Amino acid sequence: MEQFYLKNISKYHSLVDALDPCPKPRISKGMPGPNMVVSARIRPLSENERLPSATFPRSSQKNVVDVHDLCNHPRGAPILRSNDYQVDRLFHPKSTTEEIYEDLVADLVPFAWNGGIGTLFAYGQTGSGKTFTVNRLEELVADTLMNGNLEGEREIYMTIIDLAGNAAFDLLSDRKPISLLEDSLGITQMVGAVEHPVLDMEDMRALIERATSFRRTAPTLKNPASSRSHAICRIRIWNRADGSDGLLYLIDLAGSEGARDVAAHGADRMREARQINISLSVLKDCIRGKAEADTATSLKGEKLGQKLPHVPFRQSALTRVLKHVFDPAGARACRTVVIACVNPSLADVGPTKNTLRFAEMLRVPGPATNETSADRKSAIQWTNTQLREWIRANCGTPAILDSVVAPRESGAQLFNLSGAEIEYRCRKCPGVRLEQAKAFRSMLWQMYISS
Ligand SMILES: Nc1ncnc2c1ncn2[C@@H]1O[C@H](COP(=O)(O)OP(=O)(O)OP(=O)(O)O)[C@@H](O)[C@H]1O
Repeated sequence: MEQFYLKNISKYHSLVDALDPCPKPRISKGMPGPNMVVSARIRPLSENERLPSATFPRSSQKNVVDVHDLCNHPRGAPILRSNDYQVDRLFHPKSTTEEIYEDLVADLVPFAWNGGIGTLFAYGQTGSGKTFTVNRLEELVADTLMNGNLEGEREIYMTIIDLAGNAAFDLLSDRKPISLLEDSLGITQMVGAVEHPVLDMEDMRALIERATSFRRTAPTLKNPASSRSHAICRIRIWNRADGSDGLLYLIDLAGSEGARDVAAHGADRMREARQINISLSVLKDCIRGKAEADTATSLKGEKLGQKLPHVPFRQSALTRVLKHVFDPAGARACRTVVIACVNPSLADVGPTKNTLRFAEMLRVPGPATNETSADRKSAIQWTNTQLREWIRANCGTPAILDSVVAPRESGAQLFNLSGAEIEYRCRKCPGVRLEQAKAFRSMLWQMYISS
Protein backbone atom coordinates (compact mmCIF):
# COMPACT_ATOMS: atom_id res chain seq x y z
CA MET A 1 0.00 0.00 0.00
CA GLU A 2 2.87 2.34 0.84
CA GLN A 3 4.11 1.90 -2.76
CA PHE A 4 0.70 2.96 -4.06
CA TYR A 5 0.77 6.11 -1.92
CA LEU A 6 4.37 6.89 -2.88
CA LYS A 7 3.56 6.54 -6.58
CA ASN A 8 0.56 8.86 -6.33
CA ILE A 9 1.92 11.39 -3.88
CA SER A 10 1.61 14.41 -6.20
CA LYS A 11 -1.92 13.35 -7.13
CA TYR A 12 -2.75 13.21 -3.43
CA HIS A 13 -1.44 16.73 -2.87
CA SER A 14 -3.34 18.13 -5.85
CA LEU A 15 -6.61 16.52 -4.73
CA VAL A 16 -6.21 17.77 -1.17
CA ASP A 17 -5.31 21.28 -2.41
CA ALA A 18 -8.42 21.34 -4.60
CA LEU A 19 -10.71 20.74 -1.62
CA ASP A 20 -12.97 23.45 -0.30
CA PRO A 21 -10.97 25.21 2.45
CA CYS A 22 -14.20 25.82 4.40
CA PRO A 23 -16.15 22.58 4.29
CA LYS A 24 -19.67 22.65 5.59
CA PRO A 25 -19.79 22.44 9.40
CA ARG A 26 -19.96 18.94 10.78
CA ILE A 27 -23.15 18.12 12.63
CA SER A 28 -21.98 16.44 15.80
CA LYS A 29 -23.43 12.99 16.49
CA GLY A 30 -22.26 12.93 20.11
CA MET A 31 -21.68 15.18 23.05
CA PRO A 32 -19.29 15.18 26.01
CA GLY A 33 -20.43 12.91 28.85
CA PRO A 34 -20.89 14.51 32.29
CA ASN A 35 -17.82 12.79 33.73
CA MET A 36 -15.78 12.03 30.67
CA VAL A 37 -13.63 13.91 28.18
CA VAL A 38 -12.69 12.23 24.90
CA SER A 39 -9.70 13.82 23.24
CA ALA A 40 -7.38 13.07 20.34
CA ARG A 41 -3.69 13.83 20.04
CA ILE A 42 -2.07 13.95 16.61
CA ARG A 43 1.64 13.35 16.97
CA PRO A 44 4.16 15.04 14.63
CA LEU A 45 5.46 13.10 11.65
CA SER A 46 8.85 11.60 12.39
CA GLU A 47 11.86 12.15 10.13
CA ASN A 48 11.84 8.64 8.70
CA GLU A 49 8.20 8.76 7.65
CA ARG A 50 8.21 9.22 3.88
CA LEU A 51 4.53 9.95 3.33
CA PRO A 52 2.73 13.23 4.07
CA SER A 53 0.18 13.82 6.79
CA ALA A 54 -3.34 12.59 6.10
CA THR A 55 -4.91 14.30 9.12
CA PHE A 56 -5.95 17.94 8.92
CA PRO A 57 -7.34 19.66 12.02
CA ARG A 58 -10.14 21.86 10.69
CA SER A 59 -9.44 25.55 11.15
CA SER A 60 -13.08 26.59 10.68
CA GLN A 61 -14.47 24.20 13.32
CA LYS A 62 -13.02 23.47 16.70
CA ASN A 63 -12.14 19.89 17.66
CA VAL A 64 -12.94 18.52 14.20
CA VAL A 65 -10.31 16.71 12.16
CA ASP A 66 -10.47 15.80 8.46
CA VAL A 67 -8.76 12.62 7.31
CA HIS A 68 -8.08 12.29 3.57
CA ASP A 69 -7.24 8.91 2.12
CA LEU A 70 -6.26 8.10 -1.45
CA CYS A 71 -8.12 5.15 -2.92
CA ASN A 72 -7.74 3.17 -6.09
CA HIS A 73 -10.58 3.75 -8.50
CA PRO A 74 -11.53 0.72 -10.62
CA ARG A 75 -12.10 2.92 -13.67
CA GLY A 76 -9.53 5.69 -13.74
CA ALA A 77 -7.22 7.72 -11.54
CA PRO A 78 -7.14 7.30 -7.75
CA ILE A 79 -9.71 9.32 -5.88
CA LEU A 80 -9.70 11.06 -2.54
CA ARG A 81 -11.92 9.69 0.20
CA SER A 82 -12.44 12.03 3.13
CA ASN A 83 -13.89 11.54 6.58
CA ASP A 84 -14.27 13.93 9.45
CA TYR A 85 -14.37 13.21 13.17
CA GLN A 86 -15.24 15.24 16.21
CA VAL A 87 -13.88 14.87 19.72
CA ASP A 88 -14.22 16.95 22.87
CA ARG A 89 -10.61 18.23 22.63
CA LEU A 90 -8.18 18.00 19.75
CA PHE A 91 -4.42 18.39 20.20
CA HIS A 92 -2.39 19.31 17.11
CA PRO A 93 1.09 17.98 16.31
CA LYS A 94 2.61 21.07 17.88
CA SER A 95 0.75 20.67 21.19
CA THR A 96 2.97 19.67 24.08
CA THR A 97 2.23 17.06 26.71
CA GLU A 98 2.33 19.90 29.27
CA GLU A 99 -0.60 21.57 27.46
CA ILE A 100 -2.51 18.29 27.47
CA TYR A 101 -1.81 17.93 31.18
CA GLU A 102 -3.11 21.43 31.95
CA ASP A 103 -6.18 20.97 29.81
CA LEU A 104 -7.23 17.42 30.70
CA VAL A 105 -5.36 15.86 33.56
CA ALA A 106 -4.57 18.61 36.07
CA ASP A 107 -8.17 18.47 37.42
CA LEU A 108 -8.02 14.72 38.03
CA VAL A 109 -5.27 15.10 40.65
CA PRO A 110 -7.16 17.22 43.22
CA PHE A 111 -10.26 15.14 42.42
CA ALA A 112 -8.46 11.95 43.48
CA TRP A 113 -6.79 13.82 46.37
CA ASN A 114 -10.28 14.49 47.71
CA GLY A 115 -11.49 10.89 47.44
CA GLY A 116 -12.63 10.54 43.79
CA ILE A 117 -11.47 8.06 41.16
CA GLY A 118 -9.71 9.66 38.20
CA THR A 119 -8.80 7.50 35.21
CA LEU A 120 -6.80 8.32 32.11
CA PHE A 121 -6.59 6.01 29.11
CA ALA A 122 -4.25 6.46 26.18
CA TYR A 123 -5.51 4.48 23.22
CA GLY A 124 -4.35 4.15 19.62
CA GLN A 125 -2.59 2.28 16.88
CA THR A 126 0.90 0.96 17.55
CA GLY A 127 3.50 3.76 17.24
CA SER A 128 0.98 6.56 17.68
CA GLY A 129 2.52 8.09 20.82
CA LYS A 130 0.66 6.53 23.78
CA THR A 131 3.73 5.63 25.83
CA PHE A 132 5.34 8.98 24.96
CA THR A 133 2.23 10.78 26.27
CA VAL A 134 1.54 8.68 29.37
CA ASN A 135 5.18 8.62 30.57
CA ARG A 136 5.35 12.41 30.62
CA LEU A 137 1.88 12.73 32.14
CA GLU A 138 2.95 10.40 34.97
CA GLU A 139 5.86 12.72 35.75
CA LEU A 140 3.61 15.78 35.70
CA VAL A 141 1.10 14.06 38.01
CA ALA A 142 3.96 13.14 40.34
CA ASP A 143 5.07 16.82 40.37
CA THR A 144 1.60 18.02 41.34
CA LEU A 145 1.16 15.38 44.03
CA MET A 146 4.54 16.04 45.59
CA ASN A 147 4.92 19.82 45.33
CA GLY A 148 2.98 20.38 48.55
CA ASN A 149 0.37 22.73 47.05
CA LEU A 150 -2.59 20.43 47.64
CA GLU A 151 -4.45 20.98 50.87
CA GLY A 152 -4.30 18.42 53.68
CA GLU A 153 -2.10 15.48 54.68
CA ARG A 154 -2.19 12.36 52.55
CA GLU A 155 -0.21 9.15 52.18
CA ILE A 156 0.58 8.04 48.68
CA TYR A 157 0.99 4.46 47.45
CA MET A 158 1.84 3.28 44.01
CA THR A 159 1.25 0.01 42.16
CA ILE A 160 2.15 -0.59 38.53
CA ILE A 161 1.01 -3.76 36.80
CA ASP A 162 0.74 -4.92 33.25
CA LEU A 163 -1.85 -7.12 31.65
CA ALA A 164 -1.05 -9.42 28.77
CA GLY A 165 -4.21 -11.23 27.74
CA ASN A 166 -5.75 -12.46 31.00
CA ALA A 167 -2.38 -12.75 32.78
CA ALA A 168 -1.25 -9.97 35.13
CA PHE A 169 2.28 -9.06 36.30
CA ASP A 170 3.68 -6.72 38.93
CA LEU A 171 6.09 -4.34 37.16
CA LEU A 172 7.50 -3.13 40.48
CA SER A 173 8.43 -6.68 41.57
CA ASP A 174 10.48 -7.75 38.55
CA ARG A 175 7.36 -8.67 36.56
CA LYS A 176 6.23 -11.29 39.07
CA PRO A 177 2.91 -12.94 38.05
CA ILE A 178 -0.06 -11.84 40.17
CA SER A 179 -3.70 -12.95 40.34
CA LEU A 180 -6.82 -10.90 39.86
CA LEU A 181 -9.44 -12.17 42.28
CA GLU A 182 -12.77 -10.80 43.36
CA ASP A 183 -13.26 -10.53 47.14
CA SER A 184 -16.48 -11.10 49.07
CA LEU A 185 -17.44 -7.43 48.56
CA GLY A 186 -17.12 -7.81 44.78
CA ILE A 187 -13.94 -5.73 44.59
CA THR A 188 -11.19 -7.00 42.25
CA GLN A 189 -7.98 -7.44 44.21
CA MET A 190 -4.52 -7.63 42.66
CA VAL A 191 -3.31 -10.54 44.79
CA GLY A 192 0.50 -10.57 45.05
CA ALA A 193 1.05 -7.02 43.76
CA VAL A 194 3.11 -4.85 46.12
CA GLU A 195 1.86 -1.37 46.94
CA HIS A 196 4.89 0.93 47.36
CA PRO A 197 4.70 3.92 49.69
CA VAL A 198 5.93 7.11 48.01
CA LEU A 199 7.56 9.79 50.12
CA ASP A 200 8.90 12.23 47.57
CA MET A 201 9.27 13.04 43.92
CA GLU A 202 12.48 11.00 43.59
CA ASP A 203 10.73 7.86 44.91
CA MET A 204 7.95 8.28 42.40
CA ARG A 205 10.30 8.84 39.44
CA ALA A 206 12.37 5.80 40.41
CA LEU A 207 9.25 3.59 40.56
CA ILE A 208 8.00 4.83 37.17
CA GLU A 209 11.42 4.17 35.59
CA ARG A 210 11.62 0.72 37.12
CA ALA A 211 8.19 -0.20 35.79
CA THR A 212 9.11 1.07 32.31
CA SER A 213 12.17 -1.15 32.22
CA PHE A 214 10.04 -4.24 32.93
CA ARG A 215 7.31 -3.43 30.42
CA ARG A 216 6.83 -6.10 27.81
CA THR A 217 7.83 -4.79 24.38
CA ALA A 218 8.35 -6.34 20.95
CA PRO A 219 8.95 -4.92 17.51
CA THR A 220 5.94 -4.37 15.26
CA LEU A 221 5.90 -3.14 11.67
CA LYS A 222 5.19 0.37 12.94
CA ASN A 223 7.18 0.58 16.18
CA PRO A 224 10.51 -1.13 17.00
CA ALA A 225 9.71 -1.04 20.75
CA SER A 226 5.98 -1.56 20.82
CA SER A 227 4.28 -2.16 24.19
CA ARG A 228 2.48 -5.47 23.87
CA SER A 229 0.57 -5.22 27.14
CA HIS A 230 -1.67 -2.77 28.97
CA ALA A 231 0.26 -0.91 31.71
CA ILE A 232 -1.84 0.27 34.65
CA CYS A 233 -0.30 2.74 37.07
CA ARG A 234 -2.47 3.04 40.18
CA ILE A 235 -1.82 5.83 42.65
CA ARG A 236 -3.75 5.49 45.89
CA ILE A 237 -4.07 8.65 47.93
CA TRP A 238 -4.98 7.78 51.49
CA ASN A 239 -6.46 10.30 53.89
CA ARG A 240 -5.40 9.10 57.34
CA ALA A 241 -7.76 11.56 59.07
CA ASP A 242 -10.97 9.95 57.83
CA GLY A 243 -9.67 6.63 56.43
CA SER A 244 -10.92 7.38 52.89
CA ASP A 245 -8.85 7.01 49.77
CA GLY A 246 -8.84 8.45 46.29
CA LEU A 247 -7.48 6.63 43.24
CA LEU A 248 -5.72 7.80 40.13
CA TYR A 249 -5.28 5.37 37.25
CA LEU A 250 -2.95 6.21 34.36
CA ILE A 251 -3.32 3.57 31.69
CA ASP A 252 -1.11 3.11 28.67
CA LEU A 253 -2.99 0.62 26.55
CA ALA A 254 -1.26 -1.85 24.26
CA GLY A 255 -1.17 -0.72 20.64
CA SER A 256 -3.98 -2.04 18.49
CA GLU A 257 -2.80 -3.64 15.26
CA GLY A 258 -4.81 -4.20 12.11
CA ALA A 259 -4.89 -7.58 10.34
CA ARG A 260 -2.49 -6.26 7.68
CA ASP A 261 0.09 -5.26 10.31
CA VAL A 262 0.08 -8.63 12.06
CA ALA A 263 0.16 -10.74 8.89
CA ALA A 264 3.97 -10.98 9.09
CA HIS A 265 3.93 -12.28 12.70
CA GLY A 266 3.95 -15.85 13.96
CA ALA A 267 1.00 -17.60 15.56
CA ASP A 268 1.84 -16.37 19.09
CA ARG A 269 2.01 -12.76 18.05
CA MET A 270 -1.24 -13.08 16.09
CA ARG A 271 -2.91 -14.54 19.19
CA GLU A 272 -1.48 -11.72 21.28
CA ALA A 273 -2.76 -9.10 18.82
CA ARG A 274 -6.19 -10.75 18.86
CA GLN A 275 -6.31 -10.69 22.68
CA ILE A 276 -5.30 -7.02 22.71
CA ASN A 277 -7.96 -6.13 20.16
CA ILE A 278 -10.65 -8.07 22.09
CA SER A 279 -9.79 -6.36 25.37
CA LEU A 280 -9.85 -2.95 23.64
CA SER A 281 -13.24 -3.74 22.19
CA VAL A 282 -14.60 -4.69 25.65
CA LEU A 283 -13.05 -1.51 27.05
CA LYS A 284 -14.84 0.55 24.41
CA ASP A 285 -18.18 -1.06 25.31
CA CYS A 286 -17.52 -0.40 29.01
CA ILE A 287 -16.51 3.25 28.61
CA ARG A 288 -19.48 3.93 26.40
CA GLY A 289 -21.90 2.01 28.61
CA LYS A 290 -20.66 3.87 31.68
CA ALA A 291 -20.94 7.24 29.92
CA GLU A 292 -24.52 6.42 28.93
CA ALA A 293 -25.30 5.29 32.48
CA ASP A 294 -23.84 8.55 33.88
CA THR A 295 -25.86 10.60 31.43
CA ALA A 296 -29.07 8.70 32.23
CA THR A 297 -28.40 9.21 35.94
CA SER A 298 -27.65 12.92 35.65
CA LEU A 299 -30.70 13.52 33.41
CA LYS A 300 -33.12 11.64 35.65
CA GLY A 301 -31.46 12.91 38.80
CA GLU A 302 -31.72 9.64 40.67
CA LYS A 303 -30.19 6.18 40.65
CA LEU A 304 -32.73 3.96 42.35
CA GLY A 305 -35.31 2.05 40.39
CA GLN A 306 -34.15 2.97 36.89
CA LYS A 307 -32.77 0.48 34.36
CA LEU A 308 -29.17 1.37 33.59
CA PRO A 309 -27.32 0.32 30.42
CA HIS A 310 -25.44 -2.99 30.65
CA VAL A 311 -21.68 -2.51 31.13
CA PRO A 312 -19.80 -5.77 30.28
CA PHE A 313 -16.86 -5.15 32.64
CA ARG A 314 -16.47 -8.86 33.52
CA GLN A 315 -15.48 -9.79 29.98
CA SER A 316 -11.77 -8.89 30.18
CA ALA A 317 -9.03 -8.70 32.82
CA LEU A 318 -8.48 -5.01 32.04
CA THR A 319 -12.06 -3.99 32.76
CA ARG A 320 -12.29 -6.34 35.77
CA VAL A 321 -9.38 -4.47 37.39
CA LEU A 322 -11.23 -1.23 36.68
CA LYS A 323 -14.59 -2.57 37.84
CA HIS A 324 -15.24 0.31 40.22
CA VAL A 325 -14.78 2.72 37.30
CA PHE A 326 -17.32 0.97 35.10
CA ASP A 327 -19.83 -0.64 37.43
CA PRO A 328 -23.02 1.46 37.03
CA ALA A 329 -24.06 0.37 40.53
CA GLY A 330 -20.79 1.73 41.97
CA ALA A 331 -21.28 4.60 44.38
CA ARG A 332 -17.91 6.35 43.99
CA ALA A 333 -17.44 9.55 42.03
CA CYS A 334 -15.44 8.90 38.85
CA ARG A 335 -13.98 11.06 36.13
CA THR A 336 -12.44 9.66 32.96
CA VAL A 337 -10.19 11.14 30.32
CA VAL A 338 -9.52 9.31 27.05
CA ILE A 339 -6.66 10.33 24.77
CA ALA A 340 -6.90 8.78 21.31
CA CYS A 341 -3.37 8.94 19.90
CA VAL A 342 -2.95 9.26 16.16
CA ASN A 343 -0.03 8.87 13.79
CA PRO A 344 -0.77 11.44 11.05
CA SER A 345 1.10 9.65 8.23
CA LEU A 346 -0.85 8.70 5.13
CA ALA A 347 0.63 5.22 5.59
CA ASP A 348 -1.38 4.91 8.82
CA VAL A 349 -4.60 6.40 7.52
CA GLY A 350 -6.71 3.23 8.02
CA PRO A 351 -5.82 2.77 11.72
CA THR A 352 -6.15 6.54 12.21
CA LYS A 353 -9.74 6.39 10.99
CA ASN A 354 -10.42 3.42 13.29
CA THR A 355 -8.93 5.22 16.29
CA LEU A 356 -10.91 8.39 15.66
CA ARG A 357 -14.10 6.44 14.98
CA PHE A 358 -13.53 4.63 18.29
CA ALA A 359 -13.02 7.99 20.04
CA GLU A 360 -16.23 9.35 18.54
CA MET A 361 -18.16 6.29 19.65
CA LEU A 362 -17.09 6.93 23.24
CA ARG A 363 -18.95 10.22 23.25
CA VAL A 364 -22.50 9.90 24.48
CA PRO A 365 -25.12 10.03 21.72
CA GLY A 366 -26.54 13.53 21.35
CA PRO A 367 -30.19 14.26 22.14
CA ALA A 368 -32.63 13.03 19.47
CA THR A 369 -33.55 15.74 16.96
CA ASN A 370 -36.78 16.09 14.99
CA GLU A 371 -34.81 16.12 11.74
CA THR A 372 -36.37 13.81 9.14
CA SER A 373 -34.66 12.21 6.17
CA ALA A 374 -36.52 14.73 3.94
CA ASP A 375 -34.93 17.58 5.98
CA ARG A 376 -31.51 16.02 5.55
CA LYS A 377 -32.06 15.62 1.83
CA SER A 378 -33.17 19.20 1.36
CA ALA A 379 -30.07 20.35 3.25
CA ILE A 380 -27.88 19.04 0.43
CA GLN A 381 -30.10 20.20 -2.39
CA TRP A 382 -29.25 23.36 -4.27
CA THR A 383 -30.99 25.27 -6.98
CA ASN A 384 -29.40 25.10 -10.42
CA THR A 385 -28.16 28.67 -10.02
CA GLN A 386 -26.49 27.85 -6.70
CA LEU A 387 -24.92 24.77 -8.19
CA ARG A 388 -23.60 26.71 -11.20
CA GLU A 389 -22.12 29.35 -8.91
CA TRP A 390 -20.45 26.68 -6.84
CA ILE A 391 -19.00 24.99 -9.94
CA ARG A 392 -17.68 28.34 -11.19
CA ALA A 393 -16.04 29.08 -7.84
CA ASN A 394 -14.51 25.66 -7.35
CA CYS A 395 -13.53 24.28 -10.74
CA GLY A 396 -9.98 25.71 -10.79
CA THR A 397 -8.12 27.01 -13.85
CA PRO A 398 -8.88 26.90 -16.73
CA ALA A 399 -12.59 27.25 -15.93
CA ILE A 400 -14.89 24.35 -16.51
CA LEU A 401 -17.86 25.82 -18.34
CA ASP A 402 -21.44 25.45 -17.22
CA SER A 403 -22.25 23.80 -20.49
CA VAL A 404 -19.62 21.14 -19.83
CA VAL A 405 -20.29 20.26 -16.22
CA ALA A 406 -23.87 21.20 -15.61
CA PRO A 407 -26.79 19.96 -13.65
CA ARG A 408 -29.06 17.97 -15.89
CA GLU A 409 -32.17 20.02 -16.61
CA SER A 410 -34.94 17.58 -15.94
CA GLY A 411 -37.90 19.78 -15.27
CA ALA A 412 -37.40 19.64 -11.50
CA GLN A 413 -35.97 22.77 -9.96
CA LEU A 414 -33.78 21.13 -7.32
CA PHE A 415 -30.79 18.90 -7.79
CA ASN A 416 -28.68 17.18 -5.23
CA LEU A 417 -25.02 16.43 -5.68
CA SER A 418 -25.44 12.83 -6.66
CA GLY A 419 -23.59 11.40 -9.63
CA ALA A 420 -26.96 10.46 -11.12
CA GLU A 421 -28.16 14.01 -11.37
CA ILE A 422 -25.11 15.86 -12.57
CA GLU A 423 -23.78 15.23 -16.01
CA TYR A 424 -20.03 14.87 -16.14
CA ARG A 425 -18.80 15.51 -19.61
CA CYS A 426 -15.45 16.82 -18.46
CA ARG A 427 -13.37 14.70 -20.81
CA LYS A 428 -14.95 16.21 -23.91
CA CYS A 429 -14.32 19.79 -22.87
CA PRO A 430 -11.77 21.57 -25.08
CA GLY A 431 -9.11 23.44 -23.11
CA VAL A 432 -9.73 21.55 -19.88
CA ARG A 433 -6.96 19.21 -18.94
CA LEU A 434 -8.05 15.65 -18.33
CA GLU A 435 -6.33 15.65 -14.93
CA GLN A 436 -8.26 18.73 -13.85
CA ALA A 437 -11.54 17.33 -15.10
CA LYS A 438 -10.98 14.10 -13.20
CA ALA A 439 -9.99 15.95 -10.04
CA PHE A 440 -13.10 18.05 -10.31
CA ARG A 441 -15.29 15.02 -10.84
CA SER A 442 -13.84 13.26 -7.83
CA MET A 443 -14.39 16.42 -5.79
CA LEU A 444 -18.09 16.44 -6.71
CA TRP A 445 -18.27 12.75 -5.90
CA GLN A 446 -16.52 13.37 -2.61
CA MET A 447 -19.02 16.06 -1.69
CA TYR A 448 -21.81 13.65 -2.49
CA ILE A 449 -20.33 10.89 -0.32
CA SER A 450 -19.71 13.15 2.64
CA SER A 451 -23.08 14.94 2.43
N1 LIG B 1 4.13 14.04 20.47
C1 LIG B 1 5.27 13.48 20.05
N2 LIG B 1 6.34 14.24 19.74
C2 LIG B 1 7.47 13.68 19.30
N3 LIG B 1 7.66 12.35 19.15
C3 LIG B 1 6.66 11.54 19.45
C4 LIG B 1 5.40 12.05 19.92
N4 LIG B 1 4.59 11.01 20.14
C5 LIG B 1 5.30 9.90 19.83
N5 LIG B 1 6.53 10.21 19.43
C6 LIG B 1 7.55 9.24 19.00
O1 LIG B 1 6.91 8.24 18.22
C7 LIG B 1 7.45 6.95 18.49
C8 LIG B 1 6.36 5.98 18.91
O2 LIG B 1 5.81 6.44 20.14
P1 LIG B 1 5.32 5.47 21.31
O3 LIG B 1 6.30 4.39 21.57
O4 LIG B 1 4.91 6.33 22.45
O5 LIG B 1 4.07 4.82 20.58
P2 LIG B 1 2.98 3.86 21.23
O6 LIG B 1 1.65 4.34 20.76
O7 LIG B 1 3.16 3.72 22.69
O8 LIG B 1 3.31 2.51 20.48
P3 LIG B 1 3.00 1.01 20.97
O9 LIG B 1 1.56 0.88 21.17
O10 LIG B 1 3.47 0.19 19.80
O11 LIG B 1 3.79 0.80 22.20
C9 LIG B 1 8.51 7.15 19.58
O12 LIG B 1 9.75 7.21 18.95
C10 LIG B 1 8.16 8.49 20.20
O13 LIG B 1 9.30 9.16 20.69
